[in-house]
Amino acid sequence: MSVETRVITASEYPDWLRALTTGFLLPPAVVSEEELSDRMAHTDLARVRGAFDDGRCVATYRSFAQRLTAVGGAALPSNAVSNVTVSPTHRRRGLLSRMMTADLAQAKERGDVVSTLIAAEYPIYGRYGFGPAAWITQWAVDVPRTGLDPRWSGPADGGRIDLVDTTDVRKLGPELHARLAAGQPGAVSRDERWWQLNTGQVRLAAQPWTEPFYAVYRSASGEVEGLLAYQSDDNWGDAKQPLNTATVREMLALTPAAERALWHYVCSVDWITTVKSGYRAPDDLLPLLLPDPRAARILTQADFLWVRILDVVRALQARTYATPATLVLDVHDGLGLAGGRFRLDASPEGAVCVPSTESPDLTLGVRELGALYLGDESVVRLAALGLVDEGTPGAAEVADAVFRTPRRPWCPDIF
Ligand SMILES: CC(=O)SCCNC(=O)CCNC(=O)[C@H](O)C(C)(C)COP(=O)(O)OP(=O)(O)OC[C@H]1O[C@@H](n2cnc3c(N)ncnc32)[C@H](O)[C@@H]1OP(=O)(O)O
Repeated sequence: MSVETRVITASEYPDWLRALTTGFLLPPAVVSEEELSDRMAHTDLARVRGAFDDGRCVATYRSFAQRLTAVGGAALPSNAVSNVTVSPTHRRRGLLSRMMTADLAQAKERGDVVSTLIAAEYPIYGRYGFGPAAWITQWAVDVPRTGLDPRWSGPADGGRIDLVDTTDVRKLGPELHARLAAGQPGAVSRDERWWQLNTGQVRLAAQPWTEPFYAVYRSASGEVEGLLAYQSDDNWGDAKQPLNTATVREMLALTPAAERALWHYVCSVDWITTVKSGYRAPDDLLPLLLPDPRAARILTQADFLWVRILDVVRALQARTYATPATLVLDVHDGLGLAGGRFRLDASPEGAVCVPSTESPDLTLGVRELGALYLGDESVVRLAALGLVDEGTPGAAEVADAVFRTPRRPWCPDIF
């Protein structure tokens, strides 16, 4: 019997969940009827796909509506892709390709400008036109080596740090995040459900909840400008000395002052000798705010948010650019969704992008355009790798001056 890929029905959702845990190598979770109906009520089942072999679900795929912050602050309609698995019994028969191409075609038809995902492994998604657009770094800070003043007892800028509880976080978190996302290229939207799941209000059988500590930074005028969530282990070593590690689960800082204060705070908690930063932008302030930046050792450095452009004109017109320039781009798209030749008149205020028949300054794949979109990747570097072709000598350098951003993009969320 042939394997069928399609949108699932409501009655297939429990079997789909079972296949999902199998694909992610998680033990099967016992999901109550109450949890099932709650999850279904918060899932757009029309965007949940599966593959079925003789009635059994053997592959999973889900997309959902999201907004991605572009350079300049525009919130782009994005098709976020998640929960991608193919059971080991059915791998490498093209099931992912079938689900992905159907979903991307639907996203294009719906009018989404981009599609986004966090890739489990680097080699999976480039073939579908996704490019690595925002990277992350995680540091482990050896607190006693930082050179920070161990007598620190709070920010010296008139601001203050307060511990708050989950109820406060549910109240202040959404607005704080929305303000951060509006100014952070690479950030993605969070809905109410995100806050319910990530503050323990709604708990899933497969994701045990541990309450973190929460601290906020208030500016001198009393406004909350930063939120930190961290947890600690309990490690006293053989010599009865505290050797605890604080792991940052979330840090949202609207201002550099808030960010500096919250890092300083978590590096000053008694008993904490190591701070794991969580996934930050590779140019986070953390290492350089320490008197000895080498106290922050890189634990993780990897691609994180992948972007697939679905509509070149709307994507390029949605962002701002560092300097005015005109570039003709010939974009190749193996899936036939977004390719074509376009003339981009870019400026710091925005851009006009129209189909063009002029000879191209740059020829590139839609995957490379995705990697360049948030300002992180270098056109010169991609040209050196043979991934971008320069029709006009020097066009790669011009494009870098236009597309790149002073600070690197960052996606605070895993989805
Ligand atoms: C956004 C997210 O959810 S990320 C999570 C992704 N899921 C996982 O990593 C869970 C474990 N892995 C899996 O479930 C599966 O291996 C998947 C989903 C990654 C791939 O599913 P498959 O159905 O085997 O992929 P499919 O057969 O459609 O492969 C298409 C092509 O991609 C290649 N490919 C697929 N997966 C990988 C991989 N992990 N690494 C390298 N190449 C891959 C295939 O070889 C094939 O190449 P070809 O066209 O040159 O022959």
